[in-house]
Amino acid sequence: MTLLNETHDPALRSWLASANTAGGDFPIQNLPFAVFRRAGTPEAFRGGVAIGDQVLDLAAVAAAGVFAGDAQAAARAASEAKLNALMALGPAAWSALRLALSRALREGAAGQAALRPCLVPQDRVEYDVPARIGDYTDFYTSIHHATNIGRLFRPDNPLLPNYKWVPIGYHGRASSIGISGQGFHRPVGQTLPAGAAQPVVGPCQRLDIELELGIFIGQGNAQGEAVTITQAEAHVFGICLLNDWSARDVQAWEYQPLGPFLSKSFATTLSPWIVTLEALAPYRAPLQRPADDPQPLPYLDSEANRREGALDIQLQVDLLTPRLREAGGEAATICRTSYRHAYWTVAQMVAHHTVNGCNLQPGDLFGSGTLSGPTPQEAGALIEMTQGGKQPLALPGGEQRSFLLDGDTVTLRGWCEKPGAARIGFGECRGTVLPARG
Ligand SMILES: O=C(O)/C=C/C(=O)CC(=O)CC(=O)O
Ligand SMILES: [Ca+2]
Ligand SMILES: [Mg+2]
Repeated sequence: MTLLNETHDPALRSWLASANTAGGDFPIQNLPFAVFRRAGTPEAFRGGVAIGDQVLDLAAVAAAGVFAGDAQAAARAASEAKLNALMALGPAAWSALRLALSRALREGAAGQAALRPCLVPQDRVEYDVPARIGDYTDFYTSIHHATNIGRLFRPDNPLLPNYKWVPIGYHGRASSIGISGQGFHRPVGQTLPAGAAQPVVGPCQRLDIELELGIFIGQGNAQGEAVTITQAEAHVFGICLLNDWSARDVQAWEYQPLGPFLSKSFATTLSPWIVTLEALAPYRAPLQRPADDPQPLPYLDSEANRREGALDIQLQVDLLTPRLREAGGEAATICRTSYRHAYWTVAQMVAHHTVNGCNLQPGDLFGSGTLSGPTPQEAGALIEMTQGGKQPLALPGGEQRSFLLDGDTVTLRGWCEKPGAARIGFGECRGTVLPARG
């Protein structure tokens, strides 16, 4: 687990004024990574770090030779169009780069003259998926989501007996992962309409969101060698927001016995910024496992994981319908929750994924699973918020929604905030539903 160090000091301020704005996502204590280029240009994508309203171009920083040693090696690795090489370097190199950036961006730092020309305004850039994602695994770590959705799909047997023993997951689809701002076509699929004797094929009628976090793997492990829970977090590069768009009518028909297949493989949207575990260190929280639940098996248990394996990342989902957009653009907030309610932690996901000797690789992605919290206002999917579509959401202006309609835009947001620590923001993860292809 990461100890607090000088980079977390809430009193630190940057010479870049926009980084010191109260309530901003990207103060000097955050320093998340993305790949970017100036929008509308043929420039190569390269790694950058968010600071205030700017992106610090790491390829330019590396070329300028501002840093030395591990920090310079990390900046050079981050100059590529994907961050896999940086991810593969491991925590000592990530940490060296973070410390060098923190020192060079501070008020009064000598590095100011060299770094200023490496800044690009965020409102003039476009982002790409930050890694070559070899494999994407979607977990199911919210017991509240598992219980709520289980009740809808399996009324007699909502929470299956393995849930409290196994961090359940399935292998997702990497090729259709896109970056915030994307539009995607409503999927077509096979469904069994209520009361029908035979399935039909057509546009999905129950298109949903899933509020998730994306966890990027840094250093991999050799095939055959399990990662212990104690080592697990050294293999994690950082965390972003993830929307696992889901076709519920397709899912209900196809998912037994092998799990979701085409109902979730058509599009998955990520936020561009990856917040490092080191930046999140002030927001660790105790794992909340009810005292009468079974204790995890030893490979999924450690004292540190129980004490501070959870993360208090606050999450929000906003829905902008075409009608709200026309009326002036104010989106409706349809969910507020926190990642701290998850039943299984990041470390447990890594330990479980590798216990059989499965090798993780730099740039692999985990989805946390839908992060519903304990109350109805904390549900992370429309199917839960609307009781399977039976109780539509009432939106401003008298509009209603059970599932997504064409033209709807969904934005996920995440941030950490508390007295005595700097705010750490995740930016946003936005996607828009386009009509099914005719
Ligand atoms: O309980 C089920 O049968 C289905 C669950 C999901 O759709 C959730 C899934 O993709 C994993 C998650 O996001 O928690
Ligand atoms: Ca999911
Ligand atoms: Mg998906």
